[in-house]
Amino acid sequence: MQYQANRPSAGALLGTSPLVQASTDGVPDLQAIERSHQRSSSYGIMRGQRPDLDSLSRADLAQTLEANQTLSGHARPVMETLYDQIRNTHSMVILSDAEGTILHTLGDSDFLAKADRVALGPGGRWSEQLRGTNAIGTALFEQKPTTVHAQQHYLDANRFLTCSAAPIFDHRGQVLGVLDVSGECGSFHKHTMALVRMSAQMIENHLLAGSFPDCITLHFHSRAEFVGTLVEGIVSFTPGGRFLAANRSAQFQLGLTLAALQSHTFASLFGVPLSLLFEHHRKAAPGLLELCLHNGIRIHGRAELRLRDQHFQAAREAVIDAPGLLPPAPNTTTPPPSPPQQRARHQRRPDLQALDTGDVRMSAIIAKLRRVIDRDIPILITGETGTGKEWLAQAIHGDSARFGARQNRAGAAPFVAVNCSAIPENLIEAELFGYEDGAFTGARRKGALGKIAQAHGGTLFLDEIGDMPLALQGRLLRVLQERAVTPLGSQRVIPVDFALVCATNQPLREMAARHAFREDLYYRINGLQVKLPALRDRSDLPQLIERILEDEGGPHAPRFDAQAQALLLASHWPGNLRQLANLVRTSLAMAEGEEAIGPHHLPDDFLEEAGAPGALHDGMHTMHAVRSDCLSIQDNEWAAIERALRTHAGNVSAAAKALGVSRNTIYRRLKSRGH
Ligand SMILES: Nc1ncnc2c1ncn2[C@@H]1O[C@H](COP(=O)(O)OP(=O)(O)OP(=O)(O)O)[C@@H](O)[C@H]1O
Repeated sequence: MQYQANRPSAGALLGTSPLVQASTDGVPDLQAIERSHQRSSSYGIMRGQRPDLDSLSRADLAQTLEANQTLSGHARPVMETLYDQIRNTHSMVILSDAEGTILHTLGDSDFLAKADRVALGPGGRWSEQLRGTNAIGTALFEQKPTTVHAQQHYLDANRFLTCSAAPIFDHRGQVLGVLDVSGECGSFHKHTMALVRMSAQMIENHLLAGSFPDCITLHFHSRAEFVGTLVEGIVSFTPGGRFLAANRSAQFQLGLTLAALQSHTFASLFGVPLSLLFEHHRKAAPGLLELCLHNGIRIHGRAELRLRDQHFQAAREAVIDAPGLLPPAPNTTTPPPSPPQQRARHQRRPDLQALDTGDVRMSAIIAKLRRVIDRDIPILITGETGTGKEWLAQAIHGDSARFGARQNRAGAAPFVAVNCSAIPENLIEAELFGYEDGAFTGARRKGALGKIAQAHGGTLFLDEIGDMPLALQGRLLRVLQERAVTPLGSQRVIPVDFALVCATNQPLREMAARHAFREDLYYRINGLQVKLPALRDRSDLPQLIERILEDEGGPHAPRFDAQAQALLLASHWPGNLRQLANLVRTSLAMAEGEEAIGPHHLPDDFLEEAGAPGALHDGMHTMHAVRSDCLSIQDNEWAAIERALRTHAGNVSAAAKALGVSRNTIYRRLKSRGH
């Protein structure tokens, strides 16, 4: 290929690393060519024969284009960029489908005319069976990038060509098509293959990004400057943290094949809970996240959350937090990695010490918990929504000797959170107890390890335990008594050992009295009960605000000015810590670049909640007026919910978001008020 003297390198053109260039030369693989020649001969093709110039009919071509719309949509912009690099070099860029049928071409007009003589145009069929050795057909057969130069073509008629082709794979590892640059053989250039490979990779990355409408994606690399470039690793997970797909760079960096990755979760790959990504993503100005791979390599990453609204809350609350693996997928050849040795720097998994911010009630709770931790005493946490029950559960886990002991040997012990109200009733049994291969027909036929088994060696956190269906309460009780679990559809008994922490904001004892909750289970999970105080009753609000500001914005984050602080201190906080944390994050975002956070940076909902349009100007007065109101706490909470629902035209998701509470909380309140 006649590259211009000042033609930039392949790496420079595509913003990639020199490492990639070094590994991608265009030297033909002579053994592969030899194998292909033998196959061509076995197909009965004669070297001197006239090539089969039969292209697809117009109708068939239209149908083929239709069937390959997604591939074409992602490939065409990349083809244009690639063509810009090879323009005026008597060459063309070609996209074929997985059968070797040409879908699109872009090229220099003089060469396009020549190419047409051998049907190297849309509708032309270039499988090895029809054309003998050629870059498109042979790349498809070999499933790897292939250069076929001049005499290496099987048919004499094609020997005026030099062609470099790279297969394009989807996220399941299936070949979707081939990207190829073909030119006159005198124009051969060894960098062409590097360009083609990188362009194919770019198409694969675009395809991966568009494959799942509802997923969490981590873009990562061991060098921060490569995040966002073609060489970044891309790995996607379901909203619950199960592995979905990875590009080739991610497979390489993680050291795992696609088959091996199927049995992983975000937590098992990166050793930290998926909730870390949510927390990080919601920061006012999230930088790159730092994580550690199982092999000790530190990586930098950026999270992209593409979640359908209704999944967002459930995903945050029912995240698979276990670093444990799902059962291995068939054909898994690579052994699973050992858990990470180091944890992420930005990780904010709390410990009990961190939760002791000066409130007397909290200090007393923490002192009690320290006495029972790691003594096989189940802990029941109660408290209003958003008071930090899950955070406390994580802190208990963080402090437990199990955690420390395991961490020294093989990395962190699992913390498995199950939100009993977020999982549909018909799925909760399978989620908790697991199921055997063939226990179900349909999409999830392969067996899965239940959450209980995943928690082995760590902590099982059953959130909203009051919502567990009665029928399952008996099974759970048996597991707790027998310390063993039997997956659905199985005779196998799996011994389990975990610390149990449950949480609820429902009156379990009262429910047990009216047989809405099993009494024997109530006593089984209630080794020590602690009740988290509502935020409005805590005396450490200023310290909490300070902590969240630092957590979210770092030590130099702007602080609330006196007026804003007064508004915060006067609030009733119906959404408790969750609402406070959300408000701090939003205010930080609003005040970005400013020295202090003023009342005008506070969210409208919060000011409205204060109960008056004049809240902004006369906030303290209004808030105190509301505070001295004789409404009960529940009525205040209900009033806030009503207001938020009104403001958001009855949209429960939007109202929940504004209040910083879960949708379930709003639904529960609506139900309790007979709506
Ligand atoms: N001690 C804390 N310091 C700072 N922020 C906290 C603390 N505890 C909780 N939060 C914030 O509040 C949010 C809600 O906490 P958490 O999920 O633990 O509450 P919860 O009581 O379990 O709520 P629900 O009953 O709705 O499940 C957390 O995501 C975090 O942002």
